[in-house]
Amino acid sequence: MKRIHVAVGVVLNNQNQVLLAKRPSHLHQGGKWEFPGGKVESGETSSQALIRELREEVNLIVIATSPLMTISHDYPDKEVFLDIHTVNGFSGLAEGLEGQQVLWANVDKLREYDFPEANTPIIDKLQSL
Ligand SMILES: Nc1nc2c([nH]c(=O)n2[C@H]2C[C@H](O)[C@@H](COP(=O)(O)OP(=O)(O)OP(=O)(O)O)O2)c(=O)[nH]1
Ligand SMILES: [Mg+2]
Repeated sequence: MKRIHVAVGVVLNNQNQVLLAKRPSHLHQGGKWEFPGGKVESGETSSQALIRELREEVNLIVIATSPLMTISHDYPDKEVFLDIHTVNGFSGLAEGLEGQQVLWANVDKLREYDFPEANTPIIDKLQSL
């Protein structure tokens, strides 16, 4: 199986909240909460992909990022490589431009949301910071 390279943004605001978006139910891992992001296209760096995806999906202009972690995860039907960056500078008001629900979740309440299995180490890390 070909591993899919995904740029993922952990967008943090100044109230220690992180931006979540609901994956449309028809997609892979649909109905779960995700950190916004998407596939890195050919000819694109992961940071270019992150900037593009956050603009397209949640209407945010990314200003400052720092690498958080990478995760390789094998779902039964898909293999992903998540390249995760913290976004600590952005402008705009988050909204779901693709009709998806978005919300700001308190970092210490993240266990209350249903995430794709690959995301568990991200939640662990955010709660240990
Ligand atoms: N964006 C995002 N994707 C995640 C997370 N966790 C996780 O396992 N994934 C997986 C689910 C998908 O298999 C893959 C993302 O691919 P995608 O199909 O949403 O990519 P995309 O936004 O470019 O969508 P598309 O228009 O190309 O279909 O990564 C996460 O927190 N955020
Ligand atoms: Mg996406």
